[in-house]
Amino acid sequence: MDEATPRPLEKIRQDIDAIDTQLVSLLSRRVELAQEVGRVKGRDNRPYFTPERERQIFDKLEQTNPGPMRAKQLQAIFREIISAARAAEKPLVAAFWGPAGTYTHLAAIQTFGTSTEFVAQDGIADVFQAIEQGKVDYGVVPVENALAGVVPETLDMFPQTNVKICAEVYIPIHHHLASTAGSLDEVQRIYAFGQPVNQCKGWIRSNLPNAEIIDTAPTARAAQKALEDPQGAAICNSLAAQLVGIPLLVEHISDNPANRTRFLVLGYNEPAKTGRDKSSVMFNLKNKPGELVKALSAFERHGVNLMMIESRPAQRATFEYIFYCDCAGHRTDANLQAALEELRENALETVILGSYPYRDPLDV
Ligand SMILES: C=C(O[C@@H]1C=C(C(=O)O)C=C[C@H]1O)C(=O)O
Repeated sequence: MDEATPRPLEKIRQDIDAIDTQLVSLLSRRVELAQEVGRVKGRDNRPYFTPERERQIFDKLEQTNPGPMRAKQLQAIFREIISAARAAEKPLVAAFWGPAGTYTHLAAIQTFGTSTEFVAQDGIADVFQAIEQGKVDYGVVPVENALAGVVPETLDMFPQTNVKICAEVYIPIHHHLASTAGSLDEVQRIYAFGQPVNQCKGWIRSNLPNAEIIDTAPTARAAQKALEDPQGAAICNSLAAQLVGIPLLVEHISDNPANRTRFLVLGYNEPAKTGRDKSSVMFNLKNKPGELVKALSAFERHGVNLMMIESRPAQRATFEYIFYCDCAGHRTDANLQAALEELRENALETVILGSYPYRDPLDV
């Protein structure tokens, strides 16, 4: 078709209408098939949310996308199609660290799509408990920020519960200054907590050096406080500002625009191997020289790439530590199995927190 001479509008729109009719009938058929999958899962007692299968679908979309739609646009559409299909199989409930509008809420929507029932929890510990008590099917919590490091509240919950990790998701962190004030000169107070303040400290120093910082967590609550204070401002994301109904006075105030946070999806699934997986492990050691080196050399000996290691006090005030590590591979991979077996021989206790599809931190 000659691009310079398009057909009459009515004709083109007739074609679009015909495609929409086909799309609706194909989508309905797709949801029916998901319901059939759901009956198999119900019979065999298998999980309804299968991130490994979703990853296969997204990989295929990327390979077969003929354009002109961008990969991200196609992904967003399919995230919602899958969300609707999953809800038709079985309505799922996911908890997140609330209130509505937190980055964790964004991560939950990104993972499950909007055809999911979300319940806000007051704290990270509440998310773990809601899962353990069977009040929700899944939960979403932050685990590490690219600039500020780990979220200790999350790691510290693993020894206290038996909740497992079934997926990870990265969310870009775009901080804005939300305020009802007409200009920056009017802002006397900033409502925000440690991490966002840290991530915007260069901007605050240059633009609001005299503002008082009032520790308010999480960001969605800070937005609410700022709404109630005509001389106040909050550091928050655009979803929180939109939900609270507060305007953005200055957009994008993060010192590093590439900042992002990794979130964990918690539940009791054990996703099958995809070939590009990650596993999280927690262990503790005898307090003797060389124990950590010995423990970690198991990974090296079996060619397992260690992606993250973090230690946390073992909540007993005895200066003993629990180590958390993320490594490449699935718990069923032979080399990871061998490394974990060796780790078990050296460690006092070793717990696999989960194997789940690996996500590229830069692909957000
Ligand atoms: C249909 C399934 O269940 C859910 C829905 C999916 C879909 O709509 O394609 C994919 C994975 C699951 O989260 C499945 O596991 O195949």
